[in-house]
Amino acid sequence: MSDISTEADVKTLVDSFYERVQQDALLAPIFLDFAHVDFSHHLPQLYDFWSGILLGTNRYRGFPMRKHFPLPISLAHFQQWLALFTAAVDAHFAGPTAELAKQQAVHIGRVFATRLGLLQPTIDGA
Ligand code: HEM
Repeated sequence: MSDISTEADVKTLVDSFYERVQQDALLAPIFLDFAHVDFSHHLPQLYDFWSGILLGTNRYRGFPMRKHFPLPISLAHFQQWLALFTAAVDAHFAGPTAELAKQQAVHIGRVFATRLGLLQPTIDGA
């Protein structure tokens, strides 16, 4: 299995993750019934977001946290989000950048969950 190294790889990862999300009993209702996400708009945002983190590109211009404040989500949603993201990485890729993707998902998930008041802030941000 190869590592994540091209834009096509980032797209494979994001598409694979969202296929899982759309079939998930906990997460699908948030994306589909609550937020009515337009995937033709959302997926390119996510390609740019993860391409920035994993390939060092600089296209993403959003403020992702803002989109999450209104969502009716708990820690269980974050745990499931992370489980599906990790499964999507492991289904397709192995190597240092694949590991970075999983680490960053944990890190950003923790920051979002803390800002939503679902986790206690810690002094080292960990
Ligand atoms: C409980 C977990 C999560 C749920 C249910 C969730 C759900 C959503 C929803 C509904 C949107 C709005 C899409 C739209 O209306 O266009 C969104 C946007 C987004 N999410 Fe999440 N999310 C979660 C966690 C995360 C995490 C941990 C990350 C990053 C690692 C992330 C990254 C993003 C990004 C980059 C956007 C796009 C913001 C933009 O349009 O600029 N999300 N998410």
